[in-house]
Amino acid sequence: MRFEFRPYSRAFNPPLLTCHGVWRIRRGIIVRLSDESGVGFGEIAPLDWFGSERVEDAIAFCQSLPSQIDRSLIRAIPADLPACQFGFESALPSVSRLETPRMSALLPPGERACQGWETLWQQGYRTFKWKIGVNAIGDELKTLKQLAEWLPNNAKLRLDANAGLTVEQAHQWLEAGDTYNIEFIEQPLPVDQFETMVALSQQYATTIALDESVATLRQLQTCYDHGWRGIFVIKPAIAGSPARLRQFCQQHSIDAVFSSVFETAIAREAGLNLAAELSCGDRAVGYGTTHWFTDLVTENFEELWQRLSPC
Ligand SMILES: O=C(O)CCC(=O)c1ccccc1C(=O)O
Ligand SMILES: [Mg+2]
Repeated sequence: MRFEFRPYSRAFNPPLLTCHGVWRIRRGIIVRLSDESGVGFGEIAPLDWFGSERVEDAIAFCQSLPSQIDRSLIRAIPADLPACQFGFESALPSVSRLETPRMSALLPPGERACQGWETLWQQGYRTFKWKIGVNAIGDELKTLKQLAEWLPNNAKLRLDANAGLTVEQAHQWLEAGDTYNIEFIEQPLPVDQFETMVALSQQYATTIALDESVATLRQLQTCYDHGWRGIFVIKPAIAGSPARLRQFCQQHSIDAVFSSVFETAIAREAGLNLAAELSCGDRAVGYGTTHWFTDLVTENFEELWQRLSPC
């Protein structure tokens, strides 16, 4: 196969606020594989603050490859380049999507969530996610109360702490979760506090979802082996090989929430295909994120490719 790649960079509009600070630019790489039977596009969208490779590592890897590659090379991409494993493997021909799963929309940060949900509701979203641990906890708990009052009864609300809470704050949020019937709280504590999250998960009705702790397939496997039976957030674009992810999900029945990493339409389609195939139960997938960008929003892969330049 002929292999080509083009890096991209797109601005968040507005910038994304998490407890780690502001994220302004999403960088990634589009991969193009072609042979006499056709063309396939894949996308490498690393998330280094989640423990995947950095975009620079992925670019260096792409630069190290010859312009003709084969499947055995793709199968041999090492586990420490999980976003590359995903990007190359999903550029290979495959059967496509069953049905688009229901999606959760990511709300604007802070108090702006209280207005922001309405447009998203009108667009058809019924599940919403709000980032916490960004501002003072007292203010955020007040905003949660308002949000919970204003959201229609058939809406679901999930919270994402991005590993930014203290144990004491985690208790406060889980208590609030029980009060306001929150669908789940994502990654309350840092990755090294697995046992504490297991203990917390047994003390409250509100379910805990691991996200940063299960970023790659290797971590997912480890947390499963150590007995985690809450929710697993799966971000296909950084989890690693889709074939190996498929194998894991088919072997173990886990409560999975598939989720975006702010990728373009290319990795999004591959991720949604996996979500449609592997999601079980009624968890909305976390792909309601396209409203965060005005750059590179096309669904046409060839057109997206044409807009980029080789590096
Ligand atoms: O999962 C969702 O609903 C939206 C996507 C999301 O929150 C996210 C997107 C990129 C990087 C990290 C995260 C996260 O879940 O922490
Ligand atoms: Mg998360």
